[in-house]
Amino acid sequence: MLLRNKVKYTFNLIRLFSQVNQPKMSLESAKRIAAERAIDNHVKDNIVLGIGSGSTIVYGVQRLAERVRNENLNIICIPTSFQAKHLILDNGLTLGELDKNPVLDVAIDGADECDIELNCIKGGGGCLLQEKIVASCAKNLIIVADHTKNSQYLTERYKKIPIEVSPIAYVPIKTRIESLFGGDLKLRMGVAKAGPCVTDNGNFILDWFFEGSPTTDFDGINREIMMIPGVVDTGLFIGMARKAYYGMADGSVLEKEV
Ligand SMILES: O=C[C@H](O)[C@H](O)[C@H](O)COP(=O)(O)O
Repeated sequence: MLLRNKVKYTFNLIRLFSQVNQPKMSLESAKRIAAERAIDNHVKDNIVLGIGSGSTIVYGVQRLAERVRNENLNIICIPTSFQAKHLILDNGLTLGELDKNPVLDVAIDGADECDIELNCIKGGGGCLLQEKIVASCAKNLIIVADHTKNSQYLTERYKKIPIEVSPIAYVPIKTRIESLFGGDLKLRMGVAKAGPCVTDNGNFILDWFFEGSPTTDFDGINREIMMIPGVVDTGLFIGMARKAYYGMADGSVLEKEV
């Protein structure tokens, strides 16, 4: 009996030790595996592909460039931002434009948060307008992200909604949204630049902060905000994404589909 207890104790110690020492994947690696899996699953020869913006898509573009070289694929890439355009060019990929390629087979993009129905908050990096236009032209929008973006509902973890606005209207829009829906809208300021952050489209970003969550009806609130003159677009991507790939801490990729 005593021996059996000793064996059990040693076994538990070994198990505990191996758990403690199990390598946890970094967030960067989690982004990489998600983006690579999406590129592997959705990129085929002769397609028009939307290239999203942010840090996660960088890994996807690297993987795409590798596949294009190795498999001699013909892929036309449509950018969603200045960043995406230069990612495409720097990786030797074919740059397309919506004027020539208004219908995309698929767009792959990151997200700041994604709920169980794959509604997303985007625009943390200020690129929401072109991202939404490109996504709306794609037959399929695929989200790539690390596991921290995988939420039950929007604003569960990401506590702001970016809104792109015409510069002349930012004060009336801020006042209007605060009085209609509450919360606090802050003009996003530039980093290493005096004054506000100016988007790729020459607009400003208002970041809408709130206590808890502003609504449970994000579709409805999105429609109402879009009706305010001067609002160019919001970071709410409702009913647009079909599939998400999340890089998990244990090195696996969680695939979610709606
Ligand atoms: O404005 C930025 C975009 O919406 C990005 O796709 C989003 O912020 C996610 O970026 P990341 O891949 O860096 O988390």
